[in-house]
Amino acid sequence: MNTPQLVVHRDKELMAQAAAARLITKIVDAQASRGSASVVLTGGRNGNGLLAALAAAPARDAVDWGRLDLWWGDERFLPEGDPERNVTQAREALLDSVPLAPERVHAMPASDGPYGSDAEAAAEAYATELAKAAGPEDHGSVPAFDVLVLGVGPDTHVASLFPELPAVRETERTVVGVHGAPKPPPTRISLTLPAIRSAREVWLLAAGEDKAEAVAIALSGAGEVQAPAAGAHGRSRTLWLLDTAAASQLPRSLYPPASP
Ligand SMILES: O=C(O)[C@H](O)[C@@H](O)[C@H](O)[C@H](O)COP(=O)(O)O
Repeated sequence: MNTPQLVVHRDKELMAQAAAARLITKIVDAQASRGSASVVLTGGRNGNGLLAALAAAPARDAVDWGRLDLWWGDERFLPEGDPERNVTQAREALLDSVPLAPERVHAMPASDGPYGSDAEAAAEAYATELAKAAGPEDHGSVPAFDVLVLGVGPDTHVASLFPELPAVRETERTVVGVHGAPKPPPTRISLTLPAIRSAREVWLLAAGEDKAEAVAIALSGAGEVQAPAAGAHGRSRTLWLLDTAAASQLPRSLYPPASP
């Protein structure tokens, strides 16, 4: 398991802008070397902040949007078009303003879609879609995501994997239904830790004082069932993108040298 790398930025706006610049470069490099790129998005303020920064980035259209696959790490299990759905917010922040290939935008099913209110069936369908997209060289039954982006909750949850709930304990399936989530809405769909860990790079975004304790817990050796963010590692890189407020409770030994 690779050691998490930390980058701390002055504030959440700069963190989002720097993360957006970093993501553009990552996508451009992947497209230059493999002809396409694959990114997993997340919801929440920091996840959407990154997308908004991407939409406003001067180098935005260095990305060949038609050769980018977008997946989601989790979704609130609500009707299509519900303003609380992560994909709805992603469309508003970025997706509706760039020329993506519609068939390469892999939204998770809505609660009024083909699987109705059955979150487990919807999760299974998404797992099947991931498996179909996986190549022979990929790890298990999900494609080799170039970057999988996660926000971090104040309770250390990532995606919709909440401390001590069944989903964070899943070791076989790649996508599961989540019920009773402490962060509304209660019913969700989420990638599991094994699916998250199949990504080449996992980037965790955390900004604000309210994340400082979660960041310190997750980076100080806590177990992944008690602190799901602690189990979010990429195969070749695990990158924590923080602002100074979210890094404020880190032991100095963990604080990256380049930060103020
Ligand atoms: O559905 C969601 O809400 C997200 O996928 C969730 O995992 C989010 O990323 C974290 O809760 C952090 O959210 P904030 O960035 O808003 O603190």
